[in-house]
Amino acid sequence: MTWEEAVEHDRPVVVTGLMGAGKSSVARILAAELGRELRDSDPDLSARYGATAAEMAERDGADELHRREAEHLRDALAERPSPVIAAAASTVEDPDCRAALGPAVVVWLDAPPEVLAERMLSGGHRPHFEPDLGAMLTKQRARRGPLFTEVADLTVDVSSTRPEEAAAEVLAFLGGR
Ligand SMILES: Nc1ncnc2c1ncn2[C@@H]1O[C@H](COP(=O)(O)OP(=O)(O)O)[C@@H](O)[C@H]1O
Ligand SMILES: O=C(O)C1=C[C@@H](OP(=O)(O)O)[C@@H](O)[C@H](O)C1
Ligand SMILES: [Mg+2]
Repeated sequence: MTWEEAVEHDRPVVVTGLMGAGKSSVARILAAELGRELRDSDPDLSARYGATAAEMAERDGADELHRREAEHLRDALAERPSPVIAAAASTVEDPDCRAALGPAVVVWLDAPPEVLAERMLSGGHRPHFEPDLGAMLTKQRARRGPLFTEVADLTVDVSSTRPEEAAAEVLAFLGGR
């Protein structure tokens, strides 16, 4: 099956991973290549609530932020035609979100915490739940890694792969299905 045919099957394509993994970058390329709408948690929630994820975590609390992120993912998964979705990292911890991911093609972008800690500094929109980002991401990866494994159809090691190469890997995977 080519990826054009995969698109016709209309399964949502969901890009997951910890903060800084490249979800926004890769999902943007995939949406353009597949001719689909893009749903990206951070900019979508900023537009809706008038605050970045970091500001919402500070103002409304991490639990409320994660609730909004889970709702964003579930709403995006229900859209037709199916978009490409950059899902907030937190959503993998939500059992309803994991169940809702069942029919989707899920990609996990993975890299070591120290690589992600560096990349996460690219934008001020991300919450720093603790000052040592490497330590924070190490704990998140220990907790979420098995859950990403559970939901992922494809894992891409992005430690030394540019977003364009990661997106090409996903397109090849879609084409081979
Ligand atoms: N594979 C990669 N190699 C090098 N830099 C990357 C890669 N993927 C993303 N980046 C960079 O890392 C930063 C975080 O990427 P982003 O797509 O915003 O991640 P996320 O949405 O997962 O938080 C950006 O500056 C981006 O340009
Ligand atoms: O790992 C987390 O708990 C979070 C990751 C971030 O999402 P992204 O991975 O989309 O940046 C952030 O917006 C969210 O509120 C909290
Ligand atoms: Mg992002």
